[in-house]
Amino acid sequence: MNADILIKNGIVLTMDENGAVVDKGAVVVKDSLIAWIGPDDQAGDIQAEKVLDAEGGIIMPGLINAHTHASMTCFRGLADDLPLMTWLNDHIFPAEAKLTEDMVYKGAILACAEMILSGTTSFCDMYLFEGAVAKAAHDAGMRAVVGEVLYDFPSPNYGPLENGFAYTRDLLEEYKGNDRVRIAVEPHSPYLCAPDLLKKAREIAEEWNAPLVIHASESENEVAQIKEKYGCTPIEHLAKIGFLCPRLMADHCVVLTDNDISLLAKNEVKAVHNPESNMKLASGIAPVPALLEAGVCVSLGTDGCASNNNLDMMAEMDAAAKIHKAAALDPTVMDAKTVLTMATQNGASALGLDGRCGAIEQGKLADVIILDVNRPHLVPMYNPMSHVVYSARGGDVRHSIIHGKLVMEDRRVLTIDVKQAMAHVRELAKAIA
Ligand SMILES: CSC[C@H]1O[C@@H](n2cnc3c(O)ncnc32)[C@H](O)[C@@H]1O
Ligand SMILES: [Zn+2]
Repeated sequence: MNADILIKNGIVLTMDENGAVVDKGAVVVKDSLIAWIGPDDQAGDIQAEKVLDAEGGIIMPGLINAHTHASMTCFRGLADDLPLMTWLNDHIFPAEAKLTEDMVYKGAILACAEMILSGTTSFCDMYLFEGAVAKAAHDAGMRAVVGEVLYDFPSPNYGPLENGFAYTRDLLEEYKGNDRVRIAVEPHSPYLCAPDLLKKAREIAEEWNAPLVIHASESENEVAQIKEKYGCTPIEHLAKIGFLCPRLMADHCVVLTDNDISLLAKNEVKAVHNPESNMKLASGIAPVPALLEAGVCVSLGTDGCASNNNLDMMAEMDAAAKIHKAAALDPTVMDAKTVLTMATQNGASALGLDGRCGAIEQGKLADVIILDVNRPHLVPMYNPMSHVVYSARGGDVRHSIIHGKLVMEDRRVLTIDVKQAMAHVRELAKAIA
């Protein structure tokens, strides 16, 4: 077989339905797809333009960051140690009022560098000037679902709301058929979006077969505001107006009743868990074990850099695995396999890539990362799956392949000038401060 990339001499964590692990394995990439996976000693007659020796490391699907605001790298560390509503209304929204398209592009490029360097191959983004994020993801060689935020007040990008819908439609048109970057429809939250906005957003998503994204039930304060306005919980409110559906990604889902969980399950909504942001903003602990038990697809995201303060999905997995054990006083909840499934397969389902990526299987999109395990904090290794969740760090990712293309080799990002990306954001920060 003639291939583009042959990865050999690794432990392949497939993350397929059976959780198969190939101990001395190889993976072959041709065009944008995984062409073959199997034992190393059967890969002998495969010719490839590029051969990567994993040196006993872990070969696994790239991580999927299912909720972030990439360009908020510009605001990393700007307003720490505050609750959600104070953080947003008194610090983040005023800072974002001065955003420009150039800032958003530069912030997103730095975010792409940070994500690639820590093993993320796909992300779902909500922000302003989202055309710039789409371009950054495209230029960085990443896979992404991106959408312009919609809310009732005038936006620093498009002004009044009608223009927001038009901006979203233009992006949908521009990226139609793009094989890595997909456009979503993204109203901010039930507390910043009136029912009419939400209904229209849902209609556009249906018309374009696009993902729909919203922040929902993130804090007690949000629940109180919605109860006062509509007499029910945010999830019940979204159900009543017909917003809940399988294409919906509901970010956070921290404060939920049993009825909310049933509604999310019944409507096949994809919940996105952001444990580090929820801890930092003291929003609470999402009832993820109960959501999973009810059959809800739960994926994992970092949220933006101002509420985390990084985009490292390895750290996010570690946090997700531990926080629920502490909350439940039960070390068996959220085991490593569950968490890794959330960061791979479930992320793929959430982003509308169900069955196409999130696992290493023949015919799936070739989004693959290789971890170096020849590092003191990774020795010895009894169980590769729990090693990835509890012991590995973003900095252990050595190579990354997205859509069949090598985007990082030996920790050198091939698609981004990382020094320049850092310099640009340092320069922006002077003006922001
Ligand atoms: C304008 S795009 C998204 C909008 O949301 C803000 N944001 C970032 N993180 C959160 C969060 O956890 N809950 C609510 N809103 C958030 C971000 O700063 C942008 O303004
Ligand atoms: Zn968010």
